[in-house]
Amino acid sequence: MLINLKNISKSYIHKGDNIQVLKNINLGIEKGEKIAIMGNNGSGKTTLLNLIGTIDTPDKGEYIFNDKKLSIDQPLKLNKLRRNHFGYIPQGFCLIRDKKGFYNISLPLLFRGYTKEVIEEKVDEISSTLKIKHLLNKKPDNMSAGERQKISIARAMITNPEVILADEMTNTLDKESKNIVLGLIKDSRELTAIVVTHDILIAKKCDRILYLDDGIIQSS
Ligand SMILES: Nc1ncnc2c1ncn2[C@@H]1O[C@H](COP(=O)(O)OP(=O)(O)OP(=O)(O)O)[C@@H](O)[C@H]1O
Repeated sequence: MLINLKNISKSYIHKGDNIQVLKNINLGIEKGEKIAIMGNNGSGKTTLLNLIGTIDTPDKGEYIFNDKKLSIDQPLKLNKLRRNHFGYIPQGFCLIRDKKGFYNISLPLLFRGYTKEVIEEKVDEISSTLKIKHLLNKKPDNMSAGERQKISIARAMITNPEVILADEMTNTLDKESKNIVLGLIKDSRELTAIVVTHDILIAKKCDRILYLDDGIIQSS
């Protein structure tokens, strides 16, 4: 099993109240599995995705990745894991506004110290696949929401990650772009994908659908 969450709980303090967002989550995900997470607004989907991606840490429980228990109190180790294994497509894209598409997409490779030539080659490859070459010289403010979404997807995919975590990545995409992105995910047998979505058609293309209801997984 690649990802194994055991009795994971998470709460936030809001205006003095303790809001329990995830309640004793037990979840195992095999390498190569494609999982959809569905549920009402506020049911905890993004929180769960962030915990899996180690962007956030649980209050309670164990996270075992590739048979190793994660030390959630060691941020540097978590950073390394995140950088080496995960590609994250966040809700709201999180692009650098004053940098062009090319720079935004190449950022994870710059962090890894790749050469200019390799970066150019990889950006060219992913932008051809996603049909976004015309966006490489544009800044995010001059792009549509769907175009920004595709830059964010390219940035997450460019490292060829082991796990892709996607938070409503298709809601701004046209039909053709949705099919390209889903094809990219489905065609890779090795890639583990966890996709938060409100779109049942997207969810049905995954191997398994998890329904979150008020912080509890109802079915898997
Ligand atoms: N940093 C935070 N501080 C306080 N409360 C938070 C924080 N992040 C999330 N929450 C609360 O946790 C609950 C779950 O939020 P989450 O974003 O995980 O839901 P979601 O299922 O992804 O919702 P949506 O479908 O609207 O994206 C919500 O009630 C939200 O207000």
